[in-house]
Amino acid sequence: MTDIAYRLAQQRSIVTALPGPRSAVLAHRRGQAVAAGVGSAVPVYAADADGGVIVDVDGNSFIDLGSGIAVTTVGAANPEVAAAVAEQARRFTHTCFMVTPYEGYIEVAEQLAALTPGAHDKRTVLFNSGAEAVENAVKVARLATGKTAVVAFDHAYHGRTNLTMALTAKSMPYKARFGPFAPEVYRMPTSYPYRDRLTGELAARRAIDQIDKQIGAESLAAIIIEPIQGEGGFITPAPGFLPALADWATQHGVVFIADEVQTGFARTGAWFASEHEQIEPDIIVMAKGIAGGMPLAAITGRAELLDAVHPGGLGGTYGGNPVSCAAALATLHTMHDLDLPARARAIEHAIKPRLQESADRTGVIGDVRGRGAMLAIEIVHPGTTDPDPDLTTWIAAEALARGVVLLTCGTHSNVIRLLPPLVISDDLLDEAITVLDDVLHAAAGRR
Ligand SMILES: Cc1ncc(COP(=O)(O)O)c(CNCCCC(=O)O)c1O
Repeated sequence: MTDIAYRLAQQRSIVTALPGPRSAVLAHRRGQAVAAGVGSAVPVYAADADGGVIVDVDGNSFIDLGSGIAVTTVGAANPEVAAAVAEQARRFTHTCFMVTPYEGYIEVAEQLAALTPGAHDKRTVLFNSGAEAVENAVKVARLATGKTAVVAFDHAYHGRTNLTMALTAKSMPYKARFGPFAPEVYRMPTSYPYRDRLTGELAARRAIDQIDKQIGAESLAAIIIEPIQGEGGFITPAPGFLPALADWATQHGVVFIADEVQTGFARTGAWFASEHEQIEPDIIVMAKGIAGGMPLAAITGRAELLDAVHPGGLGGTYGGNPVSCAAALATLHTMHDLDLPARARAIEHAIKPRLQESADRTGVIGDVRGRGAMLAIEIVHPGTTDPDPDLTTWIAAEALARGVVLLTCGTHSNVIRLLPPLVISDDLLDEAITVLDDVLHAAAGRR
C-alpha cells in the first residue's frame, strides 16, 4: 500500500521511557476510577492514530500490528469514515430503529446480503458487539429448529456474556468464577493441525462421531465455529474440516453458524474466511472490521431462519446505531475502493515467508499459520512443541519497547498474532517485521 495520504507521520519513534510521564499519570487516575478487571495489553495511552501508527500521550509513535484486535482494518482515523460519522451525527445520533427506523440500517443490511457468501435470500439484524450478535445467532437457530443443543469447539472464543462464556473454551481470564453458565452447550475437538496432525476429514469425522454419541442431530440446533479461531490462537483448520462439518450440518437440519467477528471483512484475504473453502454459512456473525472502529455487529443469514422469529423477537436499543451504520457504509466503500481483500493477500505473501525464516533460524517458533493479514507464530521451547507463554510475553513486551504493538493469544498464551491495519504502508510493515525478527533472535538467545 503506497498511494495513501496519511495524516500522521508513518514512523516508529520512541522519545520517552515507557510508559512516559503522561501515561503514568493516566495509569494512576485509572487505578482510582476504572475497575481492575479491565486489562490493557500495553502501559501507554493513545493520543492519536492514523494508518499504521498509534501515537501515545507522551509523543511516542508505535507501529500498530494489533488494529485494536482486528477492528481498524481501514485505519483508526480513516478520513472517509470520520466524515461520514460527523455528517450523520450532525443530523441524528439515535432514534432507535425499533422506534423510528432509518435508511442507513437498511443499506448496511443490503450490503451484507450482497457481500456474505451464498446467493440465497438473506436477512440481517444489527447489534453492538460480537457477543451480542453471537447470542442472537443462537437464539435464531434454537427458535427456527425447535432444538436447544449448541456445539462449540476446543479453543473457541465467542464473547464475555453468559451464553458466549459457555461457548468460549478458555477459563482464565474469560470464565473463571463467573458461572454458572448457560446449559445445552457441548464442546467438541477441533482441527489443530500443528498439534493433532490430522487431516481435515479425519478431524471432522472425530467431531461428528462425538456429536452423534453425546447429543444426536435430533437435539442439535446449531454448530458455531470460527473459520480461523482468534483468541484461541489463530488456529487454521486443516483443509476439508470446515466443509465436512458444514455438509453434515446441512444434511442433518443443524444450523451452521460461522463466527467471523475476527476473520471477517477482508482480514484473511477474502471478504469472509468462509470463502476460502467455499462454505455458505446458514448464519454469519460479524463485528470488528465492519465499521472502521465504530461499535457495530451483525448477523446475516438465511431468510427462512431469521424470518421465523416473531415480530419484536429481535432488537435492542442501540442495535444498528445510525452513526455506526454511516461508518460501516464508508468502511465498506473504502474496502472496495482499495481492494483490501487483495491487500490482505499481498500482506500474507510479503510477511509469511519472513516469519517462516525467523522460525527456521531461531528455533522458538513451533508453527507459522493464518491467512491474509491474520497471521500468527506459536512460541515453544526449542526442539519441542511445549508452549512457552513466558517467552511469548517477553517478545510482546520487547517489541513494544522497540516501538511495535503486538498482541498475544492462544489457549496456552503462547501465540504472537499479527493483525496490521490493511492500510499500513509497505515500508512500515517491512520495518515492523524486521523489528519482530530481531526480537525473536534475542528471544532465542534467552533460551
Ligand atoms: C471470534 C469472536 N467472536 C466474538 C467475539 C466477541 O466480540 P465482542 O465485540 O468483544 O463482544 C470476539 C472478540 N474477540 C476479542 C475479545 C477481546 C476481549 O474481550 O478480551 C471474537 O474474536
